Order: sequence, then C-alpha cells, then structure tokens
Amino acid sequence: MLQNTMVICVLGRYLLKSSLCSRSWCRKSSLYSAGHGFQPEEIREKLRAFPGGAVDLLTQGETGLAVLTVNNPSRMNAFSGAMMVELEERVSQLESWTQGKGLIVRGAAGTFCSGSDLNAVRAISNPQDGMKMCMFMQDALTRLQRLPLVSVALVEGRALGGGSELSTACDFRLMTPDSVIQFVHKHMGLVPGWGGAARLVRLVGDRHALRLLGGALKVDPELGLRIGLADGVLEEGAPQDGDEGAALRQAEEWLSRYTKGPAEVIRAAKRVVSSGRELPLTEALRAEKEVFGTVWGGEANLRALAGKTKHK
Ligand SMILES: CCCC(=O)SCCNC(=O)CCNC(=O)[C@H](O)C(C)(C)COP(=O)(O)OP(=O)(O)OC[C@H]1O[C@@H](n2cnc3c(N)ncnc32)[C@H](O)[C@@H]1OP(=O)(O)O
Repeated sequence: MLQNTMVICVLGRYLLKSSLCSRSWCRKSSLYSAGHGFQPEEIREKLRAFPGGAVDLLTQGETGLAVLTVNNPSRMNAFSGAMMVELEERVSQLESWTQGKGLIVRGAAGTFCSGSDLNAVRAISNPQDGMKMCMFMQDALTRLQRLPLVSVALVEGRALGGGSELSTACDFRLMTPDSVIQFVHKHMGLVPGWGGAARLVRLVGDRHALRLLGGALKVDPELGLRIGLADGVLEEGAPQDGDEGAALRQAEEWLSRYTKGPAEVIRAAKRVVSSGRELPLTEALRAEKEVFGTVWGGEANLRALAGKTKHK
C-alpha cells in the first residue's frame, strides 16, 4: 500500500514536471542560462556600443500578420550591435502578441541582409566577445523560430553570412527571381554561429548543407527550390518595377493561405510543428497533447461541429 502510494507520488511529480516543461517550452524558453556564462544584460550593453540601423516591426491587427524589417540600407542591412539588441526586443514583442498568426521577415530597400556589420565584428573579434554574441543571436533567432506564428523570409537581393542564417530561422523562404542566399562564412574564416548550420542541416540535409557551407555556394532560386531551401519564387519583374512594396504584397498573399482562420488554431498548428521539429518523439507527443487540449472543445472546434462539415 505504502509502496503504491509512493509510486503514485513519484509518477504524479514526474507528470507535473514533464507537463510544466513542455508547457514552458511551447511558450518561451531561453537557450542559455547563467551557467553557460550567458549574461544577457551585459551582452546587450556591449552590443549597444555599435550603433546604426534599426529593426522595425509592424503588426496588422486585422490580418494577424506582422512585418519585421532589417533596416540598415547604407550597409546592405548588415546587423550593427544595436540592431542585434533591437531584434531581440522585437522578438519579445512578438512573443506577447497573442492575436498574431503570421510573420514576414525582410530587409529594407530591396535587399535582405548582409550578415553582421563587419565594423562591429572587427571590434569584438576576440573569442570571449564572439561567444557572447553567438549565444545572444542563437537565443534571439531560436525564439524567433519558436514564435507561434507562421513565418516566411522574403529574400530580395542578397542574404549573406548572418543574413542567410536569419533566413533559416523562418518556417519558409520566398526568393525574388534575382536573389541569392549565400553562406559566405568560409570566406570569412568562419562557420555559422547564429544557429544557421544546425537549422540548415534540418532544412536541406547534411550533404547539401556541407556543400553550401564548404563551397560557400551561391543559392539562386532554382537551386534553392531544388534542395528545399526555398519554398517559392516570386513573380518575374515585380520588384524591379520601381514598386518597392510589390514583393511584400506577393509575400503577404502567399503567406495568407496558411494563416486564414482563427488565431488560436493557426498558433496551435505552429506550436505542434515547432515541438515536432525540435523535441524527441516522446516529449513532442506530450507537447502535442497539451496543445491539442487548448483547441479541443474550443470556439472554432464547437463552431465546426455545429455545422454540417464536408471537406471536399
Ligand atoms: C556569424 C555572422 C557572420 C557574418 O555575418 S560575417 C559578415 C558576412 N557578410 C559579408 O562579408 C558581406 C560583405 N559585403 C559584401 O560582400 C558586399 O558589400 C555586398 C553585400 C555583396 C554588396 O556589394 P555591392 O552591391 O557591390 O555594394 P558595396 O560593397 O559597395 O556595399 C555597400 C555598402 O555596404 C557596406 N556593407 C555591405 N555589407 C556590409 C557588412 N556586412 N558590414 C558592414 N558594411 C557592409 C559596404 O562596405 C558599402 O559601404 P561603403 O559604401 O563602402 O561605405
């Protein structure tokens, strides 16, 4: 009897712990802690010493779509230190945006992003600062990828170095006809450090990833589609017409097919995909059970059950 009670207590504690783990995983979890030497405030202060550019966020209440713009056109949208801090702030804002369904990540003035600002890189080229920047950006981009929003990188012009890594933190990549994604890290004597290698392997497989990193290959839309890095190519000519918003409008339309419907359902779909993508099967199944519980018997579910549903 006593033994049975103890088993139930231990099991109860285990279930509570695992359900708390997967619940907090679904919401927000940092990759690194103080135990890893991760002191975010100290890193933010260091990064803010390299100003320039901005990361702009526009949220649209009616559509549930947000547009995140990497904005530093005089440096081909390279990330200054201050922009890295702003990126993290924007991700925090999006984590709190409970009505959101979709996110477009793009660069200003017709090009995506040329990676980290080489002036800042030169100034923090010592190993300690490099590790801090690496942890900070891995954390920010992992949180971006885990947002309960269907995200797409709109790649116009070039996505180079850290810019190519940023594109992999989105669920999808849309390329304009003349655009290029290139992991130029090898030419800089580097490998990706913003999580781009780990994500690339999951996206295109280890052999293609090794080709892209080892050869610093230029991925045009045709190659991107062939290896599964790109999910679509926007129409010929649209961005060159002097109409800067044309590519963005096409991306919004492309994304809307995946974001139509109630926010709680779209967000739940992204959550189960995120947990399936990242967690071992047993944990992913538990996370899925929890997310399922948020929509089962919910408003959209009851509405669908009340109607005469036919999926033709
Ligand atoms: C873990 C992260 C690792 C990284 O991200 S390392 C950084 C990787 N990125 C790079 O090395 C990009 C180097 N830049 C380039 O290759 C070329 O500038 C690029 C982007 C192909 C554009 O070429 P062009 O169209 O000929 O234009 P351009 O060279 O005259 O550039 C216009 C202005 O932008 C600047 N720029 C471009 N990328 C930059 C960067 N990453 N950091 C700092 N400044 C950057 C470039 O220096 C130039 O400025 P300025 O007009 O000479 O004052």
